[in-house]
Amino acid sequence: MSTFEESVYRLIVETSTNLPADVRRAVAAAKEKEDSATRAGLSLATIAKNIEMAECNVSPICQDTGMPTFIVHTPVGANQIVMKREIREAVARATKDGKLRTNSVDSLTGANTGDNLGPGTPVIHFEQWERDEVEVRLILKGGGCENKNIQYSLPCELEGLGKAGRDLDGIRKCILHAVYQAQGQGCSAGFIGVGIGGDRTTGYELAKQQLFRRVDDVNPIPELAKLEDYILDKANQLGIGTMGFGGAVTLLGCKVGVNNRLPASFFVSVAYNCWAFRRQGVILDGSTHEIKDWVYEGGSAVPMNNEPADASDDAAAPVGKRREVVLRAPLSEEDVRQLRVGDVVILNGEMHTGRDALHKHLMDHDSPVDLNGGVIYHCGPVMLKDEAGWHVKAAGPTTSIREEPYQGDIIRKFGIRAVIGKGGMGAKTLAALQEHGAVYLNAVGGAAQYYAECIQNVKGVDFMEFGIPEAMWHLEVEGFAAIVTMDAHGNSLHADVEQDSKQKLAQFKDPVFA
Ligand SMILES: O=C(O)C[C@H](O)C(=O)O
Ligand code: SF4
Repeated sequence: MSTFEESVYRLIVETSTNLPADVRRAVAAAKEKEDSATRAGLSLATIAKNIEMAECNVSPICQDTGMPTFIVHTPVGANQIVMKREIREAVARATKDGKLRTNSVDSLTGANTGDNLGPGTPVIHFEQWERDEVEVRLILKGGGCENKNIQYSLPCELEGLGKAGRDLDGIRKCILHAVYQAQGQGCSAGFIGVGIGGDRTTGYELAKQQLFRRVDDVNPIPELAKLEDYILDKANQLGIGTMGFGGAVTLLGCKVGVNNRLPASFFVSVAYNCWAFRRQGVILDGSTHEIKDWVYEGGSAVPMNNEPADASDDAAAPVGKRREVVLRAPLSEEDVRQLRVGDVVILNGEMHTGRDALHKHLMDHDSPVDLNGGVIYHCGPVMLKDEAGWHVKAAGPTTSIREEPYQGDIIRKFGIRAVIGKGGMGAKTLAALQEHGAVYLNAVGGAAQYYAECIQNVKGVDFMEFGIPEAMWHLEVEGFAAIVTMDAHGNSLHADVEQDSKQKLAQFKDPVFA
């Protein structure tokens, strides 16, 4: 293997497993701001613990290792064809080693290529510069937060905020709205990159470029520096909080860039990144391609100040504030009817993973295993196989709302009693929970190492033809903690937080940057 490929491989491993110092500081500061007894505080403690576990295990911080996107700067004359080939080889190797999830799926057939290589994946951009070194930057942005990106075309009318015109104040409204519409589904607290101007394509590119800025830098354009500070302050007054659980911290960073536009177009493009903000870069010697330096300060020197993140620990769960219920699957109707929004459930026993492909399949097929009283976990894990069998390398929840068209019917058809995921579900599922007697449990998004450790045994797998993330894994868990956010009595924390944050958003209707 060439030195270039080895250096890129090291970059991928570092990016996937060790959050850089600026991101860690932002998460640690958020944790300081939240009362550790609240749902948000508990989740931030879990996130902090997960960050340290990922570093220690040299395993993915989040199971969704995203769309690997490389930005490469080369001296004039460097052979970009060879570099591209070697980047692809490094990606395939990191996938084989369980540092990246198999994330490249044929859009028409659903087939997973198994090595993260395929048309359009990974994304590699080259740029020449008049320096001797090579710089390779990488961002691993997951699908859940990518789904919460949003592009506005000004002028427009925004829910809660009214008319947004073609000026700085209209831009201000779009950005606040972007944070509001993401709720907790992009694993808040998040970071946003904003692109003002350009066309539909370059607007998003500009937004993503902003994500490469350091969390603590200051925008060189004074109006934009003011806008960034304003957004950071006001977005944190929306009350969405970590994972959409409500709370004081919703946004950890806001970076805004501007490009020219066509007279007829005025786009504001927002790239939403989850707290698992994985980006790093290396500066390579121009001739040997050895790593000379890292672009972002490494995370290892920034401890995450962990107190116990275990929800079953009494110190983290003051008596009278939160009820904790230990349950063993399969669950009875009585088990789940006693649960209320806000309860912490510590689950033991068997659960089955299922996401998009499985839900679609189960609508008109039987299940290969008995799901009566069962627990479905919206999760696409990172798995590795050796002589002893399959091992879970990372296994946090995925965004549940994608299963909204199916979930209610599947609950009734198979007698499911608990659905675990993140970000919450809608009215159809809520009605099925009430009618059938089932609950929705919100796990902490991105906490892939934390949950992987709860998995004692991989009992089996079905539908491997769907690919590793979409297969139905049968897992034996012990001490799997999640919060009831939708109960069998018609209550939904997600609906409440959304309603409350919509009212708060309306406070920012009046012009600020007139
Ligand atoms: O694909 C996943 O595992 C998670 C995804 O990034 C999500 O946030 O829903
Ligand atoms: S699960 Fe959450 S933390 Fe992981 S990539 Fe998706 S949005 Fe990010």
